[in-house]
Amino acid sequence: MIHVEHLGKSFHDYQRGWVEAVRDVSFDCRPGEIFGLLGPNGAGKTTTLRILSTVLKPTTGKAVVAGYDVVDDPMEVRRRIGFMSAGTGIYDRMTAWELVAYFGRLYGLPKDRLRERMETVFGWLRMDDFRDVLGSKMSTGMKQKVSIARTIIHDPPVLIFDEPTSGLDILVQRIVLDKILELRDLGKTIVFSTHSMSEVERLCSRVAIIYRGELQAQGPIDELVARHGQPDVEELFFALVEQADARHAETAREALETTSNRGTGRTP
Ligand SMILES: Nc1ncnc2c1ncn2[C@@H]1O[C@H](COP(=O)(O)OP(=O)(O)OP(=O)(O)O)[C@@H](O)[C@H]1O
Repeated sequence: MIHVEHLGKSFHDYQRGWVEAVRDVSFDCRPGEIFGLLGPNGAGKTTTLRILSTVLKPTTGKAVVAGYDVVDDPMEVRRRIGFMSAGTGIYDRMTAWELVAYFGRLYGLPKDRLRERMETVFGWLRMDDFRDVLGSKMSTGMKQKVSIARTIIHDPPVLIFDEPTSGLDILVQRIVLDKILELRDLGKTIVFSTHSMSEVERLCSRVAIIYRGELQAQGPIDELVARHGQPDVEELFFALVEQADARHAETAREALETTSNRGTGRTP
């Protein structure tokens, strides 16, 4: 349902020059599965998920979502996905009900179907008691539920969650994670990014550890931990980060040596 092949994305930044945010990333995610992208700040998670949701175009490689290529058929992809990120906006002057209905209409749901979906989604997320609360008056937890509601209102088969629990207290985190698990049980294809080891352990059947824009390892959690001889995901994560940093330092050292040898005319 999601197929990612050698995906790469570079940005030009005036301070840093070319930044390779994502390099040679490949993975698959099937219906009824939660695939986790685990990585620290700046690892390339958001960039990868933005490409899958057609917000960004890849520089190299390809991604196919729900049978459509993200570059060739972005509109078809958009119809079949729900994308939720930290920036998924709540409008101050709209009530919970108005905002979710607005997105339902944007997705082209006919009136009857929209009404039916609204009732289902509001009931499922237990949002009925704040249907009429304005965005400006909502708590963080209410806002997060509204964000989920607007992400799933059109009942898409593919869901992309970019750090959906960031900034939430543990009670709301638990509600969000439980709902994501229920969506998986409904057969949705779910890609999910996080910094949190416990979240991947709880949610994901397979995980990819991403760091410095590259997948350092991927597979079922138990298998990965065993393959790398580590006791748990946390230790595995630190070991992979350390190895990647060591490789990076070595490459930088070699590049420096080559440059200084060129300067002196010596061959390495
Ligand atoms: N529009 C942009 N222009 C320049 N550089 C960018 C842009 N977007 C992302 N980057 C850079 O790409 C790299 C990966 O960023 P990305 O946001 O994908 O990481 P992330 O894993 O989602 O991090 P976080 O957990 O902090 O959200 C970072 O070095 C970031 O500064």
